[in-house]
Amino acid sequence: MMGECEPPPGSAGAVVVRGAYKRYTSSAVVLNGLNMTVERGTVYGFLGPSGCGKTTLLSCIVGRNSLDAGSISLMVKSRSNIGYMPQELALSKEFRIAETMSYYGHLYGMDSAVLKKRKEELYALLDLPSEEKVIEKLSGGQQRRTSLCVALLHDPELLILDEPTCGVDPLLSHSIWQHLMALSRNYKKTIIITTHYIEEARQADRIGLMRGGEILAENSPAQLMVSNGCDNLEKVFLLLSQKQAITYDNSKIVKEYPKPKSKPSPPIKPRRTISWGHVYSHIVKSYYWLAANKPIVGFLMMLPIVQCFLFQLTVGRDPDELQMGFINGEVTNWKENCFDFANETCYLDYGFASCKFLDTLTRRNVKLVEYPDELSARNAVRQNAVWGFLRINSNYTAALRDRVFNSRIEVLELSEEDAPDMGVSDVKVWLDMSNQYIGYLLQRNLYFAYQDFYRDVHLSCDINPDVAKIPIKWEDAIYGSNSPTFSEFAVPAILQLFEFYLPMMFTVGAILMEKREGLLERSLISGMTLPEVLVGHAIVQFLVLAVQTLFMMLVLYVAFDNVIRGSAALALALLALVGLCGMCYGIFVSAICDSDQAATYMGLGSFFPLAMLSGMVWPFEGMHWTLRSVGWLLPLTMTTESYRSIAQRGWSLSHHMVYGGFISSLGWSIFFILATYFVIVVNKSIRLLK
Ligand SMILES: Nc1ncnc2c1ncn2[C@@H]1O[C@H](COP(=O)(O)OP(=O)(O)OP(=O)(O)O)[C@@H](O)[C@H]1O
Repeated sequence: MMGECEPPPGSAGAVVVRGAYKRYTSSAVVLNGLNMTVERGTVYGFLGPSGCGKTTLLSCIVGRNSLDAGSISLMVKSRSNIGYMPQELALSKEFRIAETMSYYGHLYGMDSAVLKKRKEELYALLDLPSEEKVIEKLSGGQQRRTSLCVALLHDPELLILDEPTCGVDPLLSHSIWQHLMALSRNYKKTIIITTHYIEEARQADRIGLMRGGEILAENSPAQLMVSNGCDNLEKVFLLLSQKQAITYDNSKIVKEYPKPKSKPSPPIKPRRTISWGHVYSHIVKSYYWLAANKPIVGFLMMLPIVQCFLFQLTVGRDPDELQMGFINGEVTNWKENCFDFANETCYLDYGFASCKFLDTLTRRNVKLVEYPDELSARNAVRQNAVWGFLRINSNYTAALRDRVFNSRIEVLELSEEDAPDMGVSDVKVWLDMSNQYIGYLLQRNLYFAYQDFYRDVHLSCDINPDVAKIPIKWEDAIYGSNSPTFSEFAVPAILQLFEFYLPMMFTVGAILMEKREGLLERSLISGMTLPEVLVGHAIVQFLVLAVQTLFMMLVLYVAFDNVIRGSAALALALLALVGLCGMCYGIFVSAICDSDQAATYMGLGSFFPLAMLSGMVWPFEGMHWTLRSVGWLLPLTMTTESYRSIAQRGWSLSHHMVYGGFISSLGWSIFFILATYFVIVVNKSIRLLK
C-alpha cells in the first residue's frame, strides 16, 4: 500500500503529503499518518466516504488548518496561485455574477482587459446565464458553475475543486471534465477533485482512495482495477476497505499518536504585509453589498436619526399639564369667585390671597381641579385622575396676614388665645409619590409657585419682596446652564451608546454573514489575509459611521438646541474612537459566536449592563460602591465623562477627564483585538470549508 504512495520516478510532485496526522479531539483522529502525491500537470480524483477527512486534508494543503505532525510540500508558493472551489456555494447570493467576478478579479489583481477576456471564455465553457443575473435567482447547477468559474478565473497553477460536478447535468459535467483534462494536458495545471460519483473519477489521471485517515491506494484508475482484479472503481474501493478492516483486526500494534516538539510549518508561508489591492477589493465587495441591500442601508442611516429624534422628543422634557386637585376653604367655585383683585392693593387686605396663589400655580404648568372636600380629592387620587391635592384653610388670608405682619417674636410670645396661629396659613399637600419624577416635579413647582406668590404678596403690600426670598443667590453656573435639563445629562451617554453599538451591529452582521456562507474562508484561501479583511472592513465601517454620526449631530445639535462648549473636533475624535472600540467589540463577538442568534444574545446581553454600569441611566456616584469600583473600567464610562467634559465644560485634551476617555477607548479596542486573536488561535473558530 505504501509503495503506491511513493511519487512515480521522474515525476514532479505538485502536492506531496507525508506522514500527515491531525485530530480535533484526542479520540477522533482524522488524518492517521496519511501520504499523498499529486503529480504536476495531472488530474487527481480524491475519493472517500463522507466524514473521512478529505476537507480536513484540503484545508491543511491550502494552509487554513495545520497538521499535528507530518509535512506538506506544494509546488505553488502563494495562495493566489491556487484556485479553490468549496463544497458549499461560498458566494454572496445577493451579488450579480458580474459583481462576483469583479470582486475576485480585484482580489487576484487581474487587469480589467484580462478579466473581461477570461470571463467571456469561462461563461461560454460553463454555459453561464447573463452576468447581470443575481446569484440567488440562478438554479442550483448554475450557482455551482458560477462557483467553479470563480475558481478558474485567475488561471491558477493548482486547482482544488470540492465536488464541482455535484448537481450538474451529465452533459455539462462531461464538458467540465473535458475542460479540466485539457487544462492539465495543455497548460500543465494540477487539479485535485473530490467527487461522490466514483465512476466519474475514471477520467482522472490518478485516484486516491481515502478511508480511516489514510490513503488506501493511489494510482491510475486502470492500474487500480487491474491490480485489484476489479472491473469498476466501486469494487476496488470495497475490496481495499475490507482489506484495511482485516489488517486492523489482525494487527495487535496500537499506533502511537506522534507528538513532535514543534508544529509542522505551513506549506505556504503566511504573508505579513498588507496588500492595498486586497483591501481595495474588500471595499469594492462591501460597496456591492451595500448597493444590493438598499433597504438595510436605509435602515442603518435612518436608525440613528429616528433614535435621536425619539430621544429628544420623549426623554428629558418636563411633564406638563399635570393635574392637581385642591380644596379651597376660603372660596369655592374659584373660576367664578376669584381674581377680583384691583391693582395696587395689598392682597392681604382685600380678596382672597388663596386665589392669587392658585393663579400663580397654574402659571407653573399645573392643571388645577377643584374638589369640595378632602374625601373626594383623595378618591380622585385613587382613581389616578390627579397626582395629589392641596388644601387651603378657610381663614387663609387672615392667617397669612398675621404671618407677614405679626411675626415679630414678642407677638409670638403672646398668650395662646391672642397669638396668631401660623399653621393656618400653611398650604397642606398630599401627593401621589409612586412616580418619583412627577412627584418631585410637582413639589418643585409648588415651591417655585409659592415663592413667586409670596414675593408678589410682599410687593403688593409695599414690603421689600426680598424678605420673602430665600437668601441664596445662584450666580451663573461655572459649567452648564443654571437650569439644566435631563437631556443635557443624557445626550453624551446616548451618543456613546449609538457610536458603540451601531458599528458593533454592522460589524457582527457583516462578519457573521461572511463566516456563515463560507465567503470569508474562500477569500482567505484566495490570498486575502485577516488583517486585510479587517482593514477593509474598518474603512467601510468608518465611512458608514461618519454619515451616521453626521446625521446624529445634525439632529442633536442643529434640530435641537444642545450645545458643544468645547472643541467640536475633539468631541468628534472621541466619537470616532468609541466607534472603533464598538467595531473591535463586534469583531470579538463575531469570533466567538457562530450564529446570528448567539451574537444577538451577546449584543443584547451586554447592552443593558453596559448602559447601567457606565453611569448612563443614573449618575455614577449613585451606584453601589462595589459596582462603582469596577464600573469606571467599562468601555463607555470614561468616554461618556470625557465627552461631557468636552461638550459641557469645554475642557481640552490636557485635562485628565478628557484624555482618560481616549485612553480607555483605545485600551478597550486593543483588548478586544487581542482577545479576538486569542479566540482564533485557541479555538480555530474560523473553519476552512464548511
Ligand atoms: N473544526 C473541527 N472541529 C472538530 N471536528 C471537526 C472539525 N472539522 C472537521 N471535524 C470532524 O472531522 C471529521 C472529518 O471531517 P471532514 O470535513 O474533513 O470530512 P470530509 O471527508 O470532508 O466529509 P464530506 O465528504 O462529508 O465533506 C468529521 O468527523 C468532522 O466532524
